[in-house]
Amino acid sequence: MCKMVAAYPVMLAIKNQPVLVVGGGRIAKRKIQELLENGAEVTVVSPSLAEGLDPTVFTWIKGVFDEKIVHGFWLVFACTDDQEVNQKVVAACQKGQLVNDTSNQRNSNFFNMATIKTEDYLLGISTYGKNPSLSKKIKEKLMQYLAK
Ligand SMILES: C[C@@]1(CC(=O)O)c2cc3[nH]c(cc4nc(cc5[nH]c(cc(n2)[C@H]1CCC(=O)O)[C@@](C)(CC(=O)O)[C@@H]5CCC(=O)O)C(CC(=O)O)=C4CCC(=O)O)c(CCC(=O)O)c3CC(=O)O
Ligand SMILES: NC(=O)C1=CN([C@@H]2O[C@H](COP(=O)(O)OP(=O)(O)OC[C@H]3O[C@@H](n4cnc5c(N)ncnc54)[C@H](O)[C@@H]3O)[C@@H](O)[C@H]2O)C=CC1
Repeated sequence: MCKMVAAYPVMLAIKNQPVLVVGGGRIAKRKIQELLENGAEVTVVSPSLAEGLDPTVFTWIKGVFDEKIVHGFWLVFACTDDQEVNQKVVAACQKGQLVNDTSNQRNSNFFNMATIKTEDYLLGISTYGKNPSLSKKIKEKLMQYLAK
């Protein structure tokens, strides 16, 4: 095996699949929008929603996280601004559930990539969770290059 970080890249067929997002702030909004664009069935549990989030296009459970909520969801995103709550979300997940703690990559069993999407191809950029800003920078450079 080569000396790379162990990570196996995949594309998930997310359409109509149940996804839970815990928290309704800035980062949750980014995740929710991309999930909805790809046809996921999104449930959000949060006492509040960031401006621009429309609770008529997803299920909004208005309130704080309770561990019983995670049952039945394929993907779970912990996006609150409280690390302890995010840790509880991860702990509540069972084997087979994919969970991303957006505040602590070491706590996650999958990460998002920065992506460039066109009708014909998708490019994904990852730093193995080590440097998200670098992913964003590389993406911007590639976009400039591809626009030439
Ligand atoms: C592990 C991962 C989990 C995940 O979210 O999936 C994760 C985790 C964390 N991000 C943090 C910070 C920032 N992340 C961004 C931006 C992006 N982050 C994304 C992905 C990922 N971020 C996954 C690994 C990606 C990889 O491997 O490279 C992108 C690529 C895609 C997306 O979010 O969908 C998206 C660019 C989207 C685009 O432009 O296309 C910015 C800049 C900005 O927001 O403008 C900042 C602020 C600057 C900074 O601090 O660097 C922190 C510290 C939080 C804190 O301590 O406050 C953590 C927590 C930790 O590192 O443990
Ligand atoms: N993955 C990524 O790309 C990035 C992740 N982060 C991390 O993401 C986390 C969230 O950041 P923001 O969205 O900017 O915060 P924010 O303050 O905008 O949103 C936090 C949300 O969590 C909700 N919340 C708080 N306690 C809750 C509970 N017990 N149950 C349910 N919802 C609860 C709040 O109501 C709010 O909607 C931070 O921990 C930060 O470290 C920050 C930057 C980038």
